[in-house]
Amino acid sequence: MAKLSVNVNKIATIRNARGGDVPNVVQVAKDCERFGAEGITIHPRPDERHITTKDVYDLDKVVTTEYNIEGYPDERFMRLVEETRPTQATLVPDGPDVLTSNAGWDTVKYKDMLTEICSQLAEWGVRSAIFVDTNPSNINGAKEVGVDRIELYTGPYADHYEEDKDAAIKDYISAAKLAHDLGLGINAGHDLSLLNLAFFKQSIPNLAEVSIGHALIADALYLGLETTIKKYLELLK
Ligand SMILES: CC(=O)[C@@H](O)[C@H](O)COP(=O)(O)O
Ligand SMILES: NCC(=O)COP(=O)(O)O
Repeated sequence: MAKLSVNVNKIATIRNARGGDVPNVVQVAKDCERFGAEGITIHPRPDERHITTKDVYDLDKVVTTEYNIEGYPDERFMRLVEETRPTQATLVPDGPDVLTSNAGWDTVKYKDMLTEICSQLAEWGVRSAIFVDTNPSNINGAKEVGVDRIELYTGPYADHYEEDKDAAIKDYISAAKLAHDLGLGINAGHDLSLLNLAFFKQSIPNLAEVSIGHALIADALYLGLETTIKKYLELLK
């Protein structure tokens, strides 16, 4: 069964709109776990537009499942990881100005940098993951840098799911097979939803974890957080 890690960025987005502490990100993360989430994901961006540095440390004190910190591995990010030692650090190639993550790493071009970062993470006892598209050269490159897992960038899958789900999943099936054959663990995320998750899960047999935020928090507005999490968990069985 693939684990569900709930990304709580959007909870912080709502909180920051008023500058106070409503909704409380720590409480929501604890409730996500109480409702069955098997991990909490955050992406502390440099501009702190949602998750702040303080949130990273506050969540570290309470998360009892898997704590996954995503981000571009600059000095700030690496300090956060060193000081909190999460279960997993997911390296994302986002520049500081992107609206949201919109591409995976070129693991060939950034081989030296990624190798150094992954070896540092291993030294700290933090599982490493890198965000990649389905291009086989990036999957092979991921193996070369010594990372533990890939996180498949599922934005393109989600974008094309409704028009032709078999075409949308095709490259993910081959990328996941290649990654599995290379001994890499397989995570996935970005724009996964109640609509497209079941087919993704059924098509990718070795899926270890999905991290889901945007759609899940939007669904919770209508269904409530507990019912929403249970629905996502059901699709991952
Ligand atoms: C790495 C990734 O896939 C992202 O989905 C990310 O964590 C979302 O970031 P935002 O919440 O800032 O859009
Ligand atoms: N790694 C993907 C993630 O954490 C959540 O992405 P999204 O569901 O907010 O698109």
